[in-house]
Amino acid sequence: THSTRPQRLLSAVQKNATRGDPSSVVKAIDQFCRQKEWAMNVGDEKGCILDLVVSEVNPTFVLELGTYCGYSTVRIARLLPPHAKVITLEFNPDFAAIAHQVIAWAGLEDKVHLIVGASGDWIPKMKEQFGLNSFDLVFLDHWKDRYLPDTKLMEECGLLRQGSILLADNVICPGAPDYLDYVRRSSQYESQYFKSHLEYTKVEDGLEKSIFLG
Ligand SMILES: O=C(NCCNC(=O)c1cc(-c2ccc(F)cc2)cc(O)c1O)c1cc(O)ncn1
Ligand SMILES: [Mg+2]
Repeated sequence: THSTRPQRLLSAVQKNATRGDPSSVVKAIDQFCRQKEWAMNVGDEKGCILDLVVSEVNPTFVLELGTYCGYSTVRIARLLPPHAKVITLEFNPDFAAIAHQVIAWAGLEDKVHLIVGASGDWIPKMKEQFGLNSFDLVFLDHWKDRYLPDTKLMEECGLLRQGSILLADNVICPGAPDYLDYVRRSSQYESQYFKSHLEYTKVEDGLEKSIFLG
């Protein structure tokens, strides 16, 4: 009869946010994580940087790796133009079940396609499954040791086009050193670090934005 942290986060959304109002969902989660329990959402500080990048790219197709409770999914989808889509991949079915309900509470179901499965299995199937050529924006926020292999896999599957943007969370904490080294050294990427803090803390963390040059 013990609830999980994602379940308690969802309850806080249903209690404090207005159905169909994505910004109130974002606010309710940040309030819960600051006042009640820390959770590994990208958070409000790094979330503002994410908002800036999404608004600048104005993407038609977004891939999010690592949904967790759907906080960044809602942050991204609330900024998208009509007919634009976020495809979000979550390996953990319990996280996905909560995320589905958070996204529904925000009223963003039509803009979001939530898949439960492993990124390594699903990335090669993206084109045929969704009839798309490439992603305009990829938000990496899943297992940190999957950032590099999945980026290489996206390249191999032709899912990145000239100008596609990769935005990676947690490149300092917990850290993704091999990924960081790769995008910063590779002549195929133009990379930029946005210094910030680990969600809801004073610990350093940041986002790495990398433009695929093709
Ligand atoms: O944990 C799964 N995914 C989350 C990936 N994200 C993270 O691990 C993550 C962690 C942290 C973090 C930072 C400091 C600290 F002390 C503890 C955790 C912060 C973040 O912002 C993240 O994004 C997972 C489970 C599972 O069973 N299957 C598939 N995935
Ligand atoms: Mg993260």
